[in-house]
Amino acid sequence: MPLENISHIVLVLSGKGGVGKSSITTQLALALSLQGKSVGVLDIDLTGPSIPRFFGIEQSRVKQAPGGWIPVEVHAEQTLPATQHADGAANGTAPQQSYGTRVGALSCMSLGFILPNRGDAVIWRGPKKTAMVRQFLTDVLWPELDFLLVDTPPGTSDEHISLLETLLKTTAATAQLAGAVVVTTPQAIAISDVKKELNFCTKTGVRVLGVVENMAGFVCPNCSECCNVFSKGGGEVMAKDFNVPFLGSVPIDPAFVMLVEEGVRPTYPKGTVVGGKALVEREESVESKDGLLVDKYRECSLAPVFGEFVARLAGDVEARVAA
Ligand SMILES: Nc1ncnc2c1ncn2[C@@H]1O[C@H](COP(=O)(O)OP(=O)(O)OP(=O)(O)O)[C@@H](O)[C@H]1O
Ligand code: SF4
Repeated sequence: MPLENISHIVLVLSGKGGVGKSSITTQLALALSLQGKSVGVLDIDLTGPSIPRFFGIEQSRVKQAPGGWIPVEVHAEQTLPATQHADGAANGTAPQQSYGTRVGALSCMSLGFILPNRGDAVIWRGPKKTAMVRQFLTDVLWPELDFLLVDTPPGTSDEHISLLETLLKTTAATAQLAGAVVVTTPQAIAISDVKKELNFCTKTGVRVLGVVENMAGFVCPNCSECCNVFSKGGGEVMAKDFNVPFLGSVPIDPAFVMLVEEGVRPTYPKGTVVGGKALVEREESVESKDGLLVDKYRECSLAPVFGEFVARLAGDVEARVAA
């Protein structure tokens, strides 16, 4: 059973579409990988497989081996070269040097790597979706993984039922199923849908590792004022109501949108070099009035606000999985 190689399986769920499940999944995967974990991402959003785009590897294709599919490698295990931080140089002291961070391997499986054409619509009835999800769980030859993150479609559909039926069938997979990260946006209409997802977790016995509130305010890069575009605080209240951990709020980050639009892989914290792309230093970090972190940054190749939050989230999820 290919899942035997996996230590922890984490589901990323939401009752509502477009709240940022795939964004949180890919950023969480990158952050865990940066902590040296080997990570796999399984995209079971069959009608909207967007994970390849978030990783900037839309053109890739899975390879077929005798025992099943070989997932697409986002990057291999590597040791990042030493980099110089500009902070010291800017204030007249010696530049700081950061030495060789070990980055864990990251691989990915999605229907997007199998469809003949990227724009093809997937118009499948329930049984075909059920069979596809089962095949993703039984026929992908994952390498040894610390974490498999499963990005799901919104709601509680055929894909979710098939996922849990297949996972819960084997005792080993039940033990491996660490729980779910539930993503919401703050406004009431999203919350009421996401509550259904929490009820789904209760009914199916899936542990909720925590709730993430995404798009919680836009922090102005000019004046650090936080504008609560989609209301405020709904995710935290919902987590309290359901007695599950609240993992925190991620503000809207225009740099993140830009990177996804341009097909650039949003990636690691400052000063690191991945895939030959040097990431530019930030100028400073300040706390906005609402306590959301905002970075004033020069030209930058990663989404700083999003990236830093998810790096913290990765630590939090790992601690909860271990508990
Ligand atoms: N914190 C954020 N700041 C800025 N843009 C964001 C943020 N979170 C998500 N986005 C953007 O919002 C859009 C929707 O995000 P995403 O695809 O991750 O949502 P989803 O819940 O996975 O959607 P679906 O329901 O289609 O699976 C994307 O264009 C993404 O780049
Ligand atoms: S909040 Fe920021 S973006 Fe909005 S008007 Fe003020 S300075 Fe401009």
